[in-house]
Amino acid sequence: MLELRGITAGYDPRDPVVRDVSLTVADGEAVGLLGPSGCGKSTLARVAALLHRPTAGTVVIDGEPARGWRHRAPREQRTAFGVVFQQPRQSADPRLRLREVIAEPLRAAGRSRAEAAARVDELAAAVGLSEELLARRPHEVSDGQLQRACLARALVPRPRWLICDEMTAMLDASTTAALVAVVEDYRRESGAGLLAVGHDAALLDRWCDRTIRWDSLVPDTADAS
Ligand SMILES: Nc1ncnc2c1ncn2[C@@H]1O[C@H](COP(=O)(O)OP(=O)(O)OP(=O)(O)O)[C@@H](O)[C@H]1O
Repeated sequence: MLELRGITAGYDPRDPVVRDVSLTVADGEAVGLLGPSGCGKSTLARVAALLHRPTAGTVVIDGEPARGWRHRAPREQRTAFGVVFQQPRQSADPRLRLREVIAEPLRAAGRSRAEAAARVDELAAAVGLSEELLARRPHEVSDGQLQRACLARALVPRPRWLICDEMTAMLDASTTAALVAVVEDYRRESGAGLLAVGHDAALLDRWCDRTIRWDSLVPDTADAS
């Protein structure tokens, strides 16, 4: 189970963007988090993936509280998460070929070139990237193709939890459907849980077991509206 308990987080400790928010994703569950632009969904998603340290509250992963954030998180907790962001161009090194973008986590973990190549081939096939596209750099592919590579990269460590932060916001309907299908295939095979953040209610309702409205997490906001 992935638990966010009483999370307060933001960029200015005197004025946090997320205040005392709690939510839970059960093993294998797909939870959608729906809210308007700027409410703090991405910030909460980054906290959930141990990428942003909250000012208060805890993330509990399978019963164990997070033991660090970002590079200070222990490897087994960090690699429990696969994260896909809205803007693939901000999360892919422009100097790398897509093959290397996908292989990054394996290289960082010191895996052999041969092992990395085999895993990249397997994931490239799953996300629908041809050999020819794998040889290109980010500026030579479309947003959808780059996002496919970023999704493949997120799946490399075989994460127990996927955090998809507006993964399909800038993609057309067919690429959206293809990427959602890849996530669902992976979840079926691995039993991974999912937190999908977005503002497309129809998509989240179709995709997820349940969808949480941001307002319901932040009672003060609901009272004020
Ligand atoms: N690095 C940062 N430094 C300072 N403020 C930030 C930073 N990142 C986000 N913010 C602010 O925090 C608030 C919440 O941002 P966040 O990205 O979490 O919202 P969101 O709900 O995901 O929005 P969107 O749907 O537009 O992506 C916004 O007011 C934003 O301007």
